[in-house]
Amino acid sequence: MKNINEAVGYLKSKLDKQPTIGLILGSGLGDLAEQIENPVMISYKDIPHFPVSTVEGHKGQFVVGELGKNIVIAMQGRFHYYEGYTMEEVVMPIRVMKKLGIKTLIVTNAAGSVNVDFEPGNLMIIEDHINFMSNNPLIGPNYDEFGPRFPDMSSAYDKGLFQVAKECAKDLDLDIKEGIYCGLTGPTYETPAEIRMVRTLGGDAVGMSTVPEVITAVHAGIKVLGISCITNMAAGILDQPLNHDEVVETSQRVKEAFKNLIKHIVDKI
Ligand SMILES: O=P(O)(O)O[C@@H]1C[C@H](O)[C@@H](CO)O1
Ligand SMILES: Nc1nc2[nH]cnc2c(=O)[nH]1
Repeated sequence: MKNINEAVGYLKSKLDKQPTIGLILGSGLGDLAEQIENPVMISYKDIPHFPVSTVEGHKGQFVVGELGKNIVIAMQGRFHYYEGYTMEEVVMPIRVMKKLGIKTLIVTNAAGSVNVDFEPGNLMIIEDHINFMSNNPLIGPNYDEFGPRFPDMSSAYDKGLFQVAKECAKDLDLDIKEGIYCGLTGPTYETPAEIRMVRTLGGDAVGMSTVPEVITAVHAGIKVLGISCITNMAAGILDQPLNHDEVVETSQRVKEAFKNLIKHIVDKI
């Protein structure tokens, strides 16, 4: 907790406004922060005890400012378990943002589609997730100040926010999808056999993030909305290899629509 408090103290010394909404921007989605007005940028490397982003498509800074009538704190770059960080390090930003005052967290990510009715460029509102990471950020001593030892996860993705996202997508004439996000550790993309397994388990999309952050946010009583950018068909669906360049390129292609959707959603929160 000492590290979290020192990081929070540093950030509070740099901020003159309290954010109420957190925004995690996934691979290639960092530009969604461009629409934040009067932004204050704080590089992760300047924050005591904070990890740094090491993945292409992840800038590595907080952007704090106005988005409509709300003060938001956006993560331009997140941390992934596959980078070699512990689960506690991966989710440190959630606990820091909680102590800065956020009540709502919008988590975005780039994901591969397991559902053959989806296609690259689709946005998917996350109904629920499957934690297939064989780990959990809450393992170890419980942080009682954040939440209970055994948190309820029966509505991890807030139903009200889910509806707001659906309505905003409709208003924007966006063909948005809904589905189950299955989080795996990565950094490998899946084998075709693993994708058939995920489909059998009921997953619609696969990713390498989001699950640890959402578990930690739910534990801390933060309302969560998750939106995936479907950047590719998962392994074995198309007869072609997968690569990160395609992921970032697809995210970039849909960023304007995604930015517009996020702005509309934030205006309604
Ligand atoms: O940070 P996200 O989950 O958006 O990024 C996904 C998962 C991997 O980091 C990367 C693989 O291309 O995209
Ligand atoms: N695990 C996983 N994460 C992704 N992120 C973007 N595409 C993919 C994918 O196909 N699999």
